[in-house]
Amino acid sequence: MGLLDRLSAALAPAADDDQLVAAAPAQRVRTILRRFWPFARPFRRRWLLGLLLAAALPAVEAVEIWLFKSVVDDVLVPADLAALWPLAAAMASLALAGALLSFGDEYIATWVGERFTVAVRAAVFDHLQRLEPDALDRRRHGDVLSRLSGDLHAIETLLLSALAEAVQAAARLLFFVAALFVLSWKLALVSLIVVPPLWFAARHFGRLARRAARERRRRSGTVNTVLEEALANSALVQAANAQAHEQARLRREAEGASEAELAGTRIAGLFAPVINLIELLGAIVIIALGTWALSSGDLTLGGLLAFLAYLSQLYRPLRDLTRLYTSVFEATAGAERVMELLDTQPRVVERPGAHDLVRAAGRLELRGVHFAYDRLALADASLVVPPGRFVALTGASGAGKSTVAKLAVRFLDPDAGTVHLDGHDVRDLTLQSLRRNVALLLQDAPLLDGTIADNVAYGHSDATDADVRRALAVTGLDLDPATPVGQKGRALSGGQRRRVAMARALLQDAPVLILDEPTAGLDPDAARELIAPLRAIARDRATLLITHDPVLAEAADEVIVLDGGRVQCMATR
Ligand SMILES: Nc1ncnc2c1ncn2[C@@H]1O[C@H](COP(=O)(O)OP(=O)(O)OP(=O)(O)O)[C@@H](O)[C@H]1O
Repeated sequence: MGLLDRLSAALAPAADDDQLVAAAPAQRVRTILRRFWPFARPFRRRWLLGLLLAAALPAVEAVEIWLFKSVVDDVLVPADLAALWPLAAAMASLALAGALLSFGDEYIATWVGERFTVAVRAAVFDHLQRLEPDALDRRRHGDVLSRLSGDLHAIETLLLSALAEAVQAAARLLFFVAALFVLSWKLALVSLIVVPPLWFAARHFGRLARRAARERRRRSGTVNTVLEEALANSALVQAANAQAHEQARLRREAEGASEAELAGTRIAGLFAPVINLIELLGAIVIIALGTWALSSGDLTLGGLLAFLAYLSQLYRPLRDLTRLYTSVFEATAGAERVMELLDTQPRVVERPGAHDLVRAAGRLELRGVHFAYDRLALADASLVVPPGRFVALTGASGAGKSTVAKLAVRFLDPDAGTVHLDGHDVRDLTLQSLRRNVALLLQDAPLLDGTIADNVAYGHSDATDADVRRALAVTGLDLDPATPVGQKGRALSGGQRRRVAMARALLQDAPVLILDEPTAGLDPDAARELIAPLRAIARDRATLLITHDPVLAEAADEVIVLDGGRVQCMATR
């Protein structure tokens, strides 16, 4: 193994055998810029102004150094105090101009950066909301949150601050190199000897820095994943006495994240002195040659001092490269993770020109439907729920009942066969109109943190207090609508939660209603108590009741039995 390879191995972040969150595919910086440019485009004028201000700052600095040369040659060397005043006035004006420029540059960059972040975050969130619930459930939510926060922030840094720094470095290079050539073109040429070693060092460290940055971003996702999973399932964790296990998982991931952070610091920490050393060697050569130029009268003392000042300022962007590298690679790694989210294509999409069905009569039909996840869920399933009928769908666990519900509201599309609403293939309807006409009461009746009234009116912002009370009265819930339900409705009992969800379905007033296991997890008495409100909300609509419970199925007009994804029998009363 060569010295460089051994150095690279020592600096690299530690390997992670158990990747809780996989790394996103690597992307070229150009691809990333092209992908995110549309979000910055609306602010391009301000952004350009910010870049101009950033580029103007080195011009001010170049003049400041030139004035310093005049102070040495015209004030200090001849000891002429009178010559100082005009120079002092010019220096003060320049300092003021510099302060204004750097304030303007910083403020505009932040302004554009904040707006850019809002736009990207909104677009990613919009995209995520188009993904079917199953696709979202396959992702670790903690990692998704970390992509929407830290990773987005890193891209903002790339597009804005890092670019401003790069423009400033380029402007500084231009102005200062020009000044060097004006002062002494021979010395200016000699000072270029540092370029090849600097370039080599930057390339090598850059590659290492990029790898460390990708690992850092990925690790931030794994830490959030462990936190989110443990907090969201705190009851399970405590009931299973698994606190120590979760603590160990968090510690392992947090240590992995800090190790990745340290790897980044090791690389940046070693890069900075290497750059300083190369610069120092360059400066020593220049001082030696400059002394000779001074003695031969080619350069004044002020000229030599100014030359060295320009040179050290010129090296500044190179020193800043460490920071620039870190932010560029951090951003690239963040952008890769955000792009991976944006590239996840929804499987359920609305057809162009889809029909907006205002109000269906309410006939739901499955015709020869096949559907498989990674295993078969439905095979040649056909069934009809006519308007006004109350149909129960029963069958053993895993028979495919919930899959029927997901197909009816297009959380999934069939692999073969069709689902129809009022004779329309549901794929020909807009998603909005389909879900307006088919209300789905989910199995665990999830609620959002807020009051009972907030939950009943969720999705129906025009509902009045009276509407909410009426809907709650039908379900027989005897709690004040202003009662808070807690996170996920956990401050209510299972039966109360289901009544709130029923009231919401009632308010939606859809012609088709699908109830997925409305009594699951309730004791027999609580389940029985729900039969009357269920019948009340099923009245005058096509209702598909998915249930294991034979007593509940008894209440239906018709019972369909599913077995292993196939319709086994239908019984009509
Ligand atoms: N998101 C998923 N990914 C992979 N397989 C799934 C998924 N959801 C369901 N399945 C599988 O598809 C089959 C049908 O599941 P489905 O949820 O429709 O059954 P079910 O009859 O509603 O069961 P239960 O009564 O237990 O809720 C099962 O074998 C299940 O394991």
